Amino acid sequence: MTAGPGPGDALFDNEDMAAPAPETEAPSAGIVDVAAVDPALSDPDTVAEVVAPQREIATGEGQTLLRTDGLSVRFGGLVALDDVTFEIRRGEILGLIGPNGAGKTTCFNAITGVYKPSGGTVTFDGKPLEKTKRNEITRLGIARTFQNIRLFGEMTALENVVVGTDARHRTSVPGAIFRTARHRREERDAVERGLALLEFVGIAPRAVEKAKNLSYGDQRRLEIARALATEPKLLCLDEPAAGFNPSEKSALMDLIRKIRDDGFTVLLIEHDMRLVMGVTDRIVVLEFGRKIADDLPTAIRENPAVIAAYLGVPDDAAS
Ligand SMILES: Nc1ncnc2c1ncn2[C@@H]1O[C@H](COP(=O)(O)OP(=O)(O)OP(=O)(O)O)[C@@H](O)[C@H]1O
Repeated sequence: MTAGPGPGDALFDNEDMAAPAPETEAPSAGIVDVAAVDPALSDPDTVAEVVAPQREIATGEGQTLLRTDGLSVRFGGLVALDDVTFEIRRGEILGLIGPNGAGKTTCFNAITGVYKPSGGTVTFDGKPLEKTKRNEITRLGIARTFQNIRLFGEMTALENVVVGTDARHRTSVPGAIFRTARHRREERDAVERGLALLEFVGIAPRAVEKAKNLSYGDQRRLEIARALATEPKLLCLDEPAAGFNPSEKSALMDLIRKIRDDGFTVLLIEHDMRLVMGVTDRIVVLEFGRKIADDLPTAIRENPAVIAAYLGVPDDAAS
């Protein structure tokens, strides 16, 4: 969706200012012909099914998936998140925006168990998350990517994704040591699913390349594939387009829509307003840790409080 012109357009027209990471030249490990490895993966519907076996969107689209109630996070005397209440509905792409330092990443971190809230609650899929550990939150169905790419550089793209599928494995430690039939089956399934995930995000031909040798854009896609490997109900993307050029951003928007259409719910932090306006169903705006707006993209771009929040910071920070 491309929203028409309106008040505040100039604010939302800037391209992301982050500089692209330098691409390293390294000898290629070779191109993988995915259709030859697994002919089923040449069919996009099969790929989509393998990637999202649970198809959440078909069951309960529009119902509340996650809700924060009065969520607050303090760092010493600084209130980074102040009494923030919002919900994420099944099957939507929710944008979380705000000027630098507004509390977006802190909100992500409080939801995903990295920070312990100093007040308020987070309820996910009907369960309170306050006492839930980070790995358990992943198992419950929340996955995320980070502002700074965090991949295992010496491992191949496929291995990075297969590691992500481990969150779902049921084999016991003795089972893994003695390589029981169940463990071998899980390994085979994980490799098949890993390849499907790489195909889904568009980098399957690079499956055997070390992550560190992938282009910056492919590394970002690999991060998304790895997050999807945990079979999340909610995928949280923290500035996935940072450093992208306009055509890469447009391709990323297509991928985010494809992820949602495949049954995942998406929470997106992004500075690039054209991307946010073009891909989200609803937007929550933070300023100085407080929620100042929660509305449809068309209403957000005309919201005086939002426009003022962005005018209150230098232009290059309000990209
Ligand atoms: N671990 C921390 N310790 C102390 N202060 C922190 C910590 N993390 C964040 N802050 C502070 O909390 C506030 C909110 O930061 P946060 O990173 O959540 O903002 P943001 O909206 O994600 O910003 P940006 O768009 O620049 O990434 C800022 O004032 C920041 O300096």
